[in-house]
Amino acid sequence: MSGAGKAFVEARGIHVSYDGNPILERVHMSVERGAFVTILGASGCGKSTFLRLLLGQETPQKGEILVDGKQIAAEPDPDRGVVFQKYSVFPHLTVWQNLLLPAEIGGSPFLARLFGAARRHAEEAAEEMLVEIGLSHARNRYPAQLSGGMQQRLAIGQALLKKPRILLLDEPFGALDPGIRADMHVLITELWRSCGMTVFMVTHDIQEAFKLGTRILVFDKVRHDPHAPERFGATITYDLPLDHKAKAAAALPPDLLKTQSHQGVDVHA
Ligand SMILES: Nc1ncnc2c1ncn2[C@@H]1O[C@H](COP(=O)(O)OP(=O)(O)OP(=O)(O)O)[C@@H](O)[C@H]1O
Repeated sequence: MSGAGKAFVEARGIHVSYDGNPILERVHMSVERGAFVTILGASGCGKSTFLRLLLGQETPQKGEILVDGKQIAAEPDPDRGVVFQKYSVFPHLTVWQNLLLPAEIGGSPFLARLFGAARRHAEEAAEEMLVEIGLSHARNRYPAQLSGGMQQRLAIGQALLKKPRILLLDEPFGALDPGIRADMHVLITELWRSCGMTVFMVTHDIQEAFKLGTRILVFDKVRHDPHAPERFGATITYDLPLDHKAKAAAALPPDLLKTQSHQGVDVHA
């Protein structure tokens, strides 16, 4: 398994089954702090399941996930932020209220209200984020009054306000037009660089995976039973550091793109 630098997020011998069907098996991964890891794989091979493990939303039947050498808590915590493909902001709150909410819930779990200096700090942070995600002009609008790209920018801003050390993105740009997607690539790259987070992003778009990632993980099955397709789970079959992107591209087997497009992966490369 490749991966230079000290391990920050590690998966050790992960196995996950649902209803007796293995989904992930023997998954090992060691990722350095500050990496931007893009995750590819055929539809249904367990990519979102893997993100849920990193989030602490699910626990594996076997193996463990470590962050900074410690086993992660069996529940989501502010260390880890998440953005899904479907807009995950609160529809009944304005842009501004959505951005204030993480601080309000974090600082006052029961009332979700902040007062005095704590409120001022939260407002300053929200104001900065509003500018960074380019939504200052839309601060009083509700999510339903925003475009898809704007809603996704809001979801990313909301996740980042909690200052997570690890950001998990599950096809965050999958539903966006190519032009807006390109804008989102610029935004997420800038935020990743300025916040120093470690990012894990699931995508079906190989070009996007190469463009954004410093590391690509490919999930696939290495064992197949033609009579029982559910018999084996997927594992990480390629782990490509992209410090030298051309080299990594050359390391991809020529049939990878073909295999993936056959299995339902959108190939825009
Ligand atoms: N809670 C659950 N209970 C039972 N089966 C589940 C559960 N969650 C996921 N699965 C199954 O596990 C498999 C992997 O699902 P997962 O969503 O992780 O795949 P994926 O690679 O992210 O797929 P896609 O690319 O289509 O989003 C699928 O067959 C799915 O039906």
